[in-house]
Parts: sequence; C-alpha cells; structure tokens
Amino acid sequence: MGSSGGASEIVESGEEFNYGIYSNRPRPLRVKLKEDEGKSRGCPIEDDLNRLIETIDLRSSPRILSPWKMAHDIQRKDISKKPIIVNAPQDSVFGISDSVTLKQALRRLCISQASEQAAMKRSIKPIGSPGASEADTIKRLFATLILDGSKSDLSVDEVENKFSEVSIAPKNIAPNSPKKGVSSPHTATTAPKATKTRIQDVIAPSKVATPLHNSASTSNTFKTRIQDVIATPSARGSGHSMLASELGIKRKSNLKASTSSSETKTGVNKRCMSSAIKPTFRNNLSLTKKGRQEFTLSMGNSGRSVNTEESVKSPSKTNLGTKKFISAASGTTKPGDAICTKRKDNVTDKCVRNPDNCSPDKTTGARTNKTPRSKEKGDCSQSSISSLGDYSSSTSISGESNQSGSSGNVIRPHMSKDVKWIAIHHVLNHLGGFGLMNFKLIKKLGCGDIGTVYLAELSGSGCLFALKVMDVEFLLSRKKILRAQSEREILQMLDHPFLPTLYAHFTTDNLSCLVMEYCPGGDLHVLRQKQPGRRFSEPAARFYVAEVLLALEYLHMLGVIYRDLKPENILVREDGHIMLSDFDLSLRCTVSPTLLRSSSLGREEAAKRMSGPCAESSCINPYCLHPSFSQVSCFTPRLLSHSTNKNRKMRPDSMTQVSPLPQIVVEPTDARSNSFVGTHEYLAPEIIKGDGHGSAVDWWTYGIFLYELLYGRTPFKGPGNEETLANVVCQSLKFPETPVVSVHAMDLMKGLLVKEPVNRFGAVKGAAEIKRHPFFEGLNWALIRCTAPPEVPGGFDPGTPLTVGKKKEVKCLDFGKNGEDVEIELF
Ligand SMILES: Nc1ncnc2c1ncn2[C@@H]1O[C@H](COP(=O)(O)OP(=O)(O)OP(=O)(O)O)[C@@H](O)[C@H]1O
Repeated sequence: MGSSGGASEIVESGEEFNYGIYSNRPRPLRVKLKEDEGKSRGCPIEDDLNRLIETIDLRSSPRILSPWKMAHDIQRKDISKKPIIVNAPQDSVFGISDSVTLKQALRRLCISQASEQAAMKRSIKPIGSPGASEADTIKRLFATLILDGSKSDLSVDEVENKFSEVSIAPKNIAPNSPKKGVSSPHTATTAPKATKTRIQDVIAPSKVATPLHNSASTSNTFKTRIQDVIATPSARGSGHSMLASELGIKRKSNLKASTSSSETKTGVNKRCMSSAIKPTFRNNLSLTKKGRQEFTLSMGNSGRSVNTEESVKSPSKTNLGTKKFISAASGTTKPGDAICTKRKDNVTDKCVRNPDNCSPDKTTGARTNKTPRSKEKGDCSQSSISSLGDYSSSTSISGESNQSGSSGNVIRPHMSKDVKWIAIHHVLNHLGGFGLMNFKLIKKLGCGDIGTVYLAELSGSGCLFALKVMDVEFLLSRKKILRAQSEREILQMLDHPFLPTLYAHFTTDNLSCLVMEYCPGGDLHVLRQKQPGRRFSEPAARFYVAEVLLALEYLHMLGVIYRDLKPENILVREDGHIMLSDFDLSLRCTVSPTLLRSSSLGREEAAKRMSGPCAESSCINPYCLHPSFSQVSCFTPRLLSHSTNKNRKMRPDSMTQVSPLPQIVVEPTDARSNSFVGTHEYLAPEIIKGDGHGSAVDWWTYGIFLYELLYGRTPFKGPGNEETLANVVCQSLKFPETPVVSVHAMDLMKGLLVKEPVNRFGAVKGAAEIKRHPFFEGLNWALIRCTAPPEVPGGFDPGTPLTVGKKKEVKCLDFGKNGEDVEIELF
C-alpha cells in the first residue's frame, strides 16, 4: 500500500512522453522521490478532501479511530518497497526490452547475460503471442482439461510441454469467466472519430449531465449526478459493473478506443503528478454548505430527480437508477444482459497467454492490429477500457440484487446480515445513489498512486467505510485510468473473507469513489515493526501467510495475478484476520482448468516435500516437525487416516495416497505478461529479466513475504534498488542463522524462491501444492477464518478528537470561503 511518506519509485520516462510505438530507443529509467513529488504536488485530492473535511462538521458523528492506524502514520513504510510500473507494451510486442538503462546497470552487476538472453528471446518470438481472443479463451474456460498423457516419467518442464487437451464440456460454457456474454470485440475499437467528443463529454463536467439537485445547479456546488448505472449484483464470476444505461455503454465504447490507443503508446504511468503539470489539472469544486443541506433534504423528500440528461438520451430507462435496477432485477431486464451488451462491444484481450496454450483466431488477430498487444494489467483489461464511461457519473452497488429494494436479497448471502450492506441499500433505496455528501470523512487513511483513501462514515448509519477517492481527470491525463478501472473491476469480482468488499462505487464530475470495507488494524508492515525483533514468530507468520495463500488462490482462480504482494498491502481487519488490498497492479487473464496427473518425478518431489526430515529418519513423533507447533502432527489428517499408530512414519509409498490422484489446477499458470511492475525487493527474477511472467510471480513474492515476516527483512535487498534487482537475479538464497526458523519454513521458502519460474513451487500446480507443504501441516484451511489470529487490533476509540478538521493542519491548498460556499480546489 502506498503511504504518504517518502518513497522512491522507478518511472519510465516513456510513460509520460510518447516514444512512439515503434521506437526501439532505450528508455531511460529515472528515479523519483515520492516525497519530492509530494512536496511539489501536495497530494492534491487528499488535500482538497481534507479541506472538504474541514468544512464539514464531523464532531457530532461518532468516530472510530484505530490506534493502530494512527501509529501507522508515525511508522512510515519502507521507502524501498514502492511499486514499480514500467510498462511499454508496444515494445514488448516487438521484443524490445522495456528498460535498457536498467539492463545496462544490471550488466555491470553481472547479470547482463541473463538479460540479453531474455532480450534475444523476446526478439525472436512474439512475446505477446497472438493470444486467444477473450471470447475464445472464455469459451474454452472450463471446457478443457489438460492431461499429461499419463507420462509418468516427465520432469516438471516436460510435463508442461506434453499436455494434451481433452474437451469435457461444451465450449460455450464459461462459468469461471470474469466476464459474461463475451462476444465479438471488433466493434469495441471502432468509432475513433467520436472518441474525442466522448472523452470531452466525460471529462468536462459541464457537458455531462445535469446536477442531481436544483441546488447543485448553482456554480458553487458539487455537480453530483446519479446515473442510473448500477453495478452488477453478480459481481463474482461475471464480476463487473453493469450498465443499465445505453448511453453509458456508448460512452465506454468510444472512450475505450481513444484511451486504449493513447495508453498503449505511452504505457501506464507510474508517478503522481508533478508540479509542472499541476495547473493543467486545476479544477474548482465547491461545496455549498447550504446547498448540501438542501440537497440532502431534497433527496430525502423526492430523491428521484437525477440524471436528466441521460434519461433523455436513453428513454428506455427511468430517471432513477434504483428504479431501473429494481425493474431489471424483477425480470424485465436482467442485469447480466446489460453486461453482455457492454462486453460485446468492448471486449479486449487482457493478457496474452502462453502461445502453446493459446489458439489464436481471426478475431484476435484483427483486434490486436488495432490494439497493440498490451499485456499490462491496465492496458489489457477489457472492462477497464470499456467502463471508462462510468466515470462520467454513476452509482454502482457491488454484490447486491436489491430486489424490491430490500437489503436482504444479496448475492452474497453470507453477507446479507452485514449492517454495512443494509446501510448501503438503505441509501440506495431512499436516495437513489451516492455522492460525497452522503459520507462524513473522518480521516485520511493513506494516499496511493492513483487515489487517496479516507475513513468515512455513511451519514446517519454509523457504518464506517474506506472511501477511495480518485480524480478522474488526473487519472486520464496521467494515463492511470485503466489501473483504476481494473482495480475497481477486480474489487467488484471479489467475495472472499480475506479480500476487500467493494460496497459501492460512485462518481461525481471529477471524482471516482470506491466505498470499500474498512480495515482498522493497519497493515502487516507496521504490525511487523511492532513485534520483538521486528519479525513475527513462526506461528504468527504461518497464520498470515496461510490466509494470504487462500486469498491468492482465490484471485488466481478468478484469473487475477496479484503481482504486488508485500506486507504493506496486507491490511488487518478488526478481528485480526487479514485483507489483501491494492489491485491496481494486478494482471487479469483467463484461466483454463487443468487436470494434472502426477508424474513419478512429481510424486518423488511431493514425497520429499511432504515427508520432510521425517522421511529420512526413524522419527515417529508426530510433533517433531514443528517444535513451535505443538499441536501440529507430522502427518496430514488424510495420511493419518490411512496410518496406524504403529506406522506413522512417512513412507514414500504412503505418498501415493496423496499424489496419484489427478489434480485440477484452476490458476493462470500459463498467463504471460511482460510488464515491469512490482516492488524492487519483491520483484521476481523473470520480471527483472523481462522473460515474461505469469502466476508464478505471486509465488515468488509469497516466498519473499514469508521470509520478511520471519526474518524481518527481505532476502535480496541491496544498498540500492539496482543492486537489489541484481541480487534477485544472481544471488543465491541465504538464511540468517538467527532467528532460528524451522526446516519446513526454510524448505518452503527455498521452493518458492526458485529463480526459474517453471521449477518454482506452486508454478505448475498452484496454491494447492503449497497448501500441502509440511509448513502448513495440521492447519485446517477450511476453518482458518475461525482460528484465533495472533493479534487483534486494539479497541476503537469513538471519542478520539478529529484532527483533520483543524484548519491549521490543512496543507498545500488554499482554502477559501465565499459566503456560505466553501471552495474545494482540486490541483
Ligand atoms: N480498506 C482499507 N482500510 C483501511 N485502510 C486502507 C484501506 N484501503 C487502503 N487503506 C490505506 O490507504 C492507503 C492507500 O491505499 P491505496 O490502495 O490507495 O494506495 P496504495 O496501497 O499505495 O496503492 P497504489 O499506490 O498502488 O494505488 C494504504 O496504504 C492503506 O494504509
């Protein structure tokens, strides 16, 4: 997660300056200090909103401030662990290294050979590969089993190359696809003429839609509109915002063509806005205190006069998003249909799969001619591009069906009693949507690369949320819009105890806001620093990495490669369990279920891994493997059920009870991206070398993560970032003598931190393989969410004074009052 503290980041100049898609000139990397930018830029959105906070008297609202979070502000994050985004998809297409300067530096650090080999590889093969079209790959989703042809004597590499595919389901079934109704994507990138106009429509507040309320029509009010765009209730699986508005669909489609083009020319931008560019994004927002009151009152009374312009343009819909949604949910129009319509017009490949496993078709070829084969998450995200129009103005409710306005009918039944959902539905049903005025901003939680996160209370509900606020113009201008959209779409897909819930999404003229689950416990980076020796005990580390493993497994099954695992991105919930956050660097791709039959070698390796030291010894003590886990047995319950007390010793033949069964892997093990994204100390070697990477990068970062939790530092950290990168590629893994770590923990880290991704633990068989490692032995995966966490955040303090409301603490931006109007100046 980002921090408001200083941080160094690598920024590819080409992100801000167009080098031309065919340019093979070296792209110098330069390092910027985030704190420097912060000085010049001043994190405009946050400051603006801080000012907004000041204008709103929050003292009457209950405040719940976490002492952990407050401590978080004090203990700043490791500045060397800021994410890197160097993405030049067009270069990747032509096999040209993204980061020549970096490679030169690495060459001096003796990894030139590896880098050059990687560059040669890229130059002789189409890295992007033709790739399967989205439609094609999704059609094949769950329709294919990949068998290894019963080759029992293959190495891991050979196994990969000798899969044979057997179709076991109709090809039109795509239950695991994150999209619904994917169809011909050709139309998505047409209509370039209209693009400019459409973008202007979205960007220019005055051209978009009418204000929500009459009072908002005054010049100094938030021009908040509630578009009748409601997010899909079936977020998971289909998992994307649903447009009820035909107009919205058109906007998205048109915008996609434009932004996609511009994005792929320059790559995704990394850095925040510099002071030199600052004036470009200067806008004025203002809030009329009186107007706000009137607005709220009006919404409470009528609450229905919204989005006039779009209602006119789209006569089929009602003026109220809620009404339309209810209508849709009641059967006249299914939400999913809207998704299908949108997707048909806007599908774009999100990632390029392994050529060996892709079946390129004409569709893909045609599309890739129009859209460079970007493999970066943002560039490739189909719905990222398509949903750009959402930023014009909308309210989206995630994961709810909202039938007949009830808050109880949620697609996520286990959350139906969640008071936050009830509160969200209540507002939706009564006000028709959300605006900033529906939230009381309590404090700033943090400032990331694409937005600022605030602790916010949904007015009158007492429910706290994390409100992520992003400036759309800023995102568009800095080419970060796709990152933001991709993150939102991923969030909409999620329904997992260790992943954040996105309750709603709404936009104003300039701001896109995500209403997310609030985690009061800070992040694991801060929590680790509070531990003795700044490291977690092994049981605590095991708990955290186990929950992270489940989250990663779930993400992989959804076709999301996380790519930015680090303690900073692991938030701690109120109950002490974790929440993996921050998805703007994630890569979305398709997943083909794969059935793997274990080879004999695989069995041997599995036996070795499963048995650990006990297999080599005569040990029959079930508690020997983990001195620190007195409750942990040597054997899994599965094995124990086949073992007698007399014969608890792990035997190679006993492993056949575990490994001979075919294993289904539903993870994007063959996905490939060439983007240079991540955090220095956590970057996988294949990313640094530019070899192309897939889901195995998450298992590398997982190994680094475990290492850091246990040892209090990462294994390859050098004095500088380039040295760190060189160490990642060249240096062998070493374990400090202290603290003492169990052999199983070290074995797991060794398996995960294998530099060659194909040999990396989990790379072929996914998370299931890692879950079977003895390090986790005895852990009840299904009930881990019921396990007592190592630490539970301290109690809330509702009486904590609000500090952000003090005017003297407001920095960076002018703060003026005109009568009753409080001007909020953006950038
Ligand atoms: N749901 C949440 N609950 C509590 N705090 C949060 C939540 N989401 C984010 N934060 C805090 O806000 C900060 C900023 O988060 P955000 O995701 O915007 O930035 P980030 O993690 O740096 O990601 P990036 O810069 O890649 O966009 C985080 O560091 C975290 O401290």
